[in-house]
Amino acid sequence: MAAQAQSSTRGRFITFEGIDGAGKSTHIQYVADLIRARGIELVSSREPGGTPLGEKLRELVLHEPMHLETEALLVFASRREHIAQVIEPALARGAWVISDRFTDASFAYQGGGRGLDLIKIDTLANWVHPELWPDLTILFDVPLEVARARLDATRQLDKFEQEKADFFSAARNEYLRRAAQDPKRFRVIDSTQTIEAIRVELAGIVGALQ
Ligand SMILES: Nc1ncnc2c1ncn2[C@@H]1O[C@H](COP(=O)(O)OP(=O)(O)OP(=O)(O)O)[C@@H](O)[C@H]1O
Ligand SMILES: Cc1cn([C@H]2C[C@H](O)[C@@H](COP(=O)(O)O)O2)c(=O)[nH]c1=O
Repeated sequence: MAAQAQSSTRGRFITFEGIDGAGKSTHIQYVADLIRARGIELVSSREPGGTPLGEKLRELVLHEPMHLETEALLVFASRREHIAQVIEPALARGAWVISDRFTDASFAYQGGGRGLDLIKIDTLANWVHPELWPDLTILFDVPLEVARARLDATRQLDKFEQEKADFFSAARNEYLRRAAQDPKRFRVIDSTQTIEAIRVELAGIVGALQ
């Protein structure tokens, strides 16, 4: 009975994914506002990061050269802390969580981009969050050239953003492969559209999530 009461009030877990420059962060505040307007508590966070320790790990992962398996272990270490400190407590009290990236990014970047065996990433995911997967993953999909032009126009590039086209092509393909495998969880947005057109699509997607 107690377990039933808890599951009926559990929050929803939404993740935003896409290659760097796809435009996902641009829309997080908009989606957060849509959810809050429904009277729902909303926690907005990111990976790697989302906790004080996770943000320290983020600095290392984004700026220090390292072995690809070290990189994979660090993003999952950050994730473990994020789940324990932020995601699980929020979902358990009925809040909804938006995370700017989660484990699909590890498949796309460490798996697709760097070529780490996907079985190793699967093993880490099953260890770190055997029961937890997003209720909804919004994948912002964009050709590499468009993403690159958006990044070049705006900022100093971190370690990942300096990677070559092949890296992002493989990361994008891995994202699309995962989306095709799990169409119930993923919604793929054509992120070459205008910001306004994407918002219309997002409102429909998020409005349908109960
Ligand atoms: N649909 C769009 N049309 C034109 N420009 C856009 C669009 N979406 C985002 N941008 C611009 O592209 C740049 C990158 O967007 P944003 O930071 O949201 O990307 P991101 O996917 O979150 O990248 P990263 O993962 O590297 O943080 C920003 O300057 C943003 O204003
Ligand atoms: C969660 C996660 C992230 N990454 C990479 C992907 C991005 O290049 C950066 C995060 O930067 P953003 O501007 O906040 O998107 O980290 C990764 O390689 N593996 C992961 O699991």
